[in-house]
Order: sequence, then structure tokens, then C-alpha cells
Amino acid sequence: MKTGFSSKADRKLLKVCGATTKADVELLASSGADLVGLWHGVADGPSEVSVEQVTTLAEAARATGRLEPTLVTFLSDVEVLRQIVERTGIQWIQLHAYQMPAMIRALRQAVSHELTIVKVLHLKNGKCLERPLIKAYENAGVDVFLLDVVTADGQIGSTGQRLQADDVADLVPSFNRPFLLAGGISAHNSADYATVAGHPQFRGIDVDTGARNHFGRFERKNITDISRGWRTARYVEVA
Ligand SMILES: O=C(O)c1ccccc1N[C@@H]1O[C@H](COP(=O)(O)O)[C@@H](O)[C@H]1O
Repeated sequence: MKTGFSSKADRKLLKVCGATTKADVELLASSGADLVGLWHGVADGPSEVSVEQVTTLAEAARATGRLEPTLVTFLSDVEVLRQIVERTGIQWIQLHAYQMPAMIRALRQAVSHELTIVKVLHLKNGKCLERPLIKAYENAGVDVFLLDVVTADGQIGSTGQRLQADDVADLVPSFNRPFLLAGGISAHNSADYATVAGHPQFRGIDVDTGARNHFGRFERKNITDISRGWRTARYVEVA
């Protein structure tokens, strides 16, 4: 199993989602983020970028020496994803839709370089929709689970809505992989997740809404405050 950043597993990761420009990437790198999410194949996503842009932004992220690019996608066509991953050199992929275990197994087998596969587990009203599939996901090659909200009307991704810590604590014993926490993460709610953040499988946080200002743009102070509030890997740099 490859989880990336493995030599620093005790250091918690801060992933920020939805960069669309080099300026975004550089702002995230200098604000304490460890991973940057690049959306491709997210229907109607406001931060959707082309494969060419993923390539350029991934290079820009790596060039900072501090940011790992992550492809965030709803796509499930293995050959399409293989081509994107190999063309862009992406080493982290976040499957944020309802992709199935067989697809993940096929992706793992198709990609020739190291790839950390992050699979989202969606919680609706506190219950994980994919719970019956978790063991199959692990057997298929998922490296990291990402726990996020699905809203009452079915919205997934960038909901700004929070998970209950008790629901997370109930779900984590059902898998053996590390996990990232998402859903309405801000600088001010780390204390509500103290038990979650202290869990040995907790690997870090993933943020979209809380990283942005009222205009929908990344706000440096929000990101540095989140890094400090959650004590993520680079918080000392931005303190
Ligand atoms: O941010 C989005 O719009 C998005 C679209 C499609 C897939 C994933 C997306 N973002 C993910 O949403 C959560 C964070 O949401 P928030 O902080 O509650 O707004 C995180 O997992 C992002 O990767």
C-alpha cells in the first residue's frame, strides 16, 4: 500500500481543492497546504480545468517543492483516467463520485507509475452510503479514504456541511486505511474533532469552502488559520 508522504505519517496533511491558475497554486504553497486538488471530469464544477491545465498546474505545484497535485474527478473510465494520469504525471487521484471497487482495481493495474488512490466515502445523515463496499475497496487497492458529506438533496463535493464527530468515530473501525476528513472544515472547528484528529488512522483534512472568501477566491488568511488551527504539517512555517 502506498500512502505518499509515508516518511512523515505523523504529520497531518492539508489538502485544498479547486486551484485553476498558477497564482492559486503559488498562494496555496505559501499558505501551508500540502496537496492541491485539480478538478477534471467534475460535471458543471466551477473549478473544472482541462487536461492541458491539469498538466500545467501539476507541474507548477511540483515546482514549488511543497505541493503534491491531486486529480479530483467523478470520471470512472479507466482508460481515460490512465491516459490523464500518465500524461500529467499525477501521483494522487481522488475519486469523489460513486466509482466501484472493480474500477479501482482496474485503474491500479492500468497505471504504470506509483499512484495514491483516494476514495471518498459519502455520509448522508451520518450514515456511510458505501459501507457495504469498504472491504472490497480495500481489496481493490484504495490507499486512503476521504470522509465527506452528501447533502439531503444529493449534492457531493464542496457542500460546506460538516460531519458529526460521532458518525466519523463510528465509521473508522470499519476500515484499515488512513483517512482524510472533509466537509465544512474551518480554522475554528478542530476542537470539535479532537478525538477524530487523535485517531491513529487520521491523515489530515481536505477543504474547499473554508479556504475561500466571499468572492469564492482562495483567501490566504483562511488557509494559514486552518493550517494553524489543525496543526497540519507546515503550520509552523505559516505561524
Ligand atoms: O469542491 C468541489 O466543488 C468539489 C467538486 C467535486 C468534487 C469534489 C469537490 N470538493 C471536495 O469537497 C470537499 C470539501 O468540501 P467543503 O470544504 O465542505 O466545501 C473536499 O473533499 C473537496 O475535495
